Amino acid sequence: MKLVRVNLGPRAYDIEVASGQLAQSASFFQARHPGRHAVLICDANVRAPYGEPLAAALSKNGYRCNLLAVPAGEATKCTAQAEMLWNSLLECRTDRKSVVIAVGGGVVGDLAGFVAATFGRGLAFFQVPTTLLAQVDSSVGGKVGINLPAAKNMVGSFWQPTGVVIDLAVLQSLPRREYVSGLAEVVKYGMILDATFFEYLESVVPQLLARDEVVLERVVARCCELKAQVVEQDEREESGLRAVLNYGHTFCHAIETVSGYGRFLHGEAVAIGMVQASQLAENLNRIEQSLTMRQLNLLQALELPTTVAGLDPQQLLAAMQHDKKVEHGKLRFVLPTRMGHVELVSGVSPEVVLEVLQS
Ligand SMILES: O=C(O)C(=O)C[C@@H](O)[C@H](O)[C@H](O)COP(=O)(O)O
Repeated sequence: MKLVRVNLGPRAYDIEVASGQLAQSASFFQARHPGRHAVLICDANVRAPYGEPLAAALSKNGYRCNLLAVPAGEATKCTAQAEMLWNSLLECRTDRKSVVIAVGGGVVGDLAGFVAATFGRGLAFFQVPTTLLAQVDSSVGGKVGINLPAAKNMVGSFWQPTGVVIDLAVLQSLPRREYVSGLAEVVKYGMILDATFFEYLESVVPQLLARDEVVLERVVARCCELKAQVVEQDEREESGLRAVLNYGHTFCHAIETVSGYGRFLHGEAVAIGMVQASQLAENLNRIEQSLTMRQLNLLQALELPTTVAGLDPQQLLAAMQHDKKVEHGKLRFVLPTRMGHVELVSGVSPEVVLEVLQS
């Protein structure tokens, strides 16, 4: 078991990384939040395997417990579902001592976290991420929100969880496509922050694809540590440091938006977005071709998609205008400089971006 602390003063919290502890996590919640009413929010896919057993365990531990399920998939991160959940919380007699527990992938974590952040002006919430992507990225750091049809994650808040329970055992039954998609965010951490970690990933590709739990514990805990270090220094993405976590996401969010939030899993779009971002850096003579190739080779070895066809480059460029890093109408990109290091770059001309989108 590994414990990662996110040191944010009064909003500090623990991330527990272990295997098989999900059903016993009532004590983790009890130790960190005094309330005895829990609202579990999950998606239809995890309701039976994880939502119901966890609700039963909480009830046994003296909680009044409600279980709410939303449809699976990115399209669920929308205003209609948020409104449905606000109304359900009201019907469940949720008060300010109640706690929301998000059980599921990034969609559920972002949506449930947003609902917790806004209902009654803010409820405590825990993250119980059940996908690799949510375990290494979206459950940590407090970015919660929903999409607008034309802009990903456009309505939201910074609302830190009270704790995060990561059960590695759940990864064994994750559909292969979903699991592999999470590996894109793992590669991201090596590219942006830790060259040694990237080398390690290159050396454990077969173990990663086989979901070896020893390797996964090290990988998931390292990603959480790296993210915690960034979030501790720039919780609300004010100094620009936190923007490094957005590597590949300007392209990624445009791809997800233009393709209607259904064709690609988030991690798949991240993989393609990172390839496009490093291509942009290469075209701007900021990095050697060998760095782009190294990233491409690892992503492909991990069976991730690295190209996209059938999306209009002009539409993608237009969608990028809604990126949250845009300042005074100008795009800003997180671009690699060397392995384990990236920079936030302004003043990239739309023509150069278009070249990458057309290639
Ligand atoms: O936590 C962050 O900060 C990130 O940027 C991590 C991203 O991987 C994540 O997808 C995030 O939600 C994107 O943030 P956004 O501000 O571009 O919507």
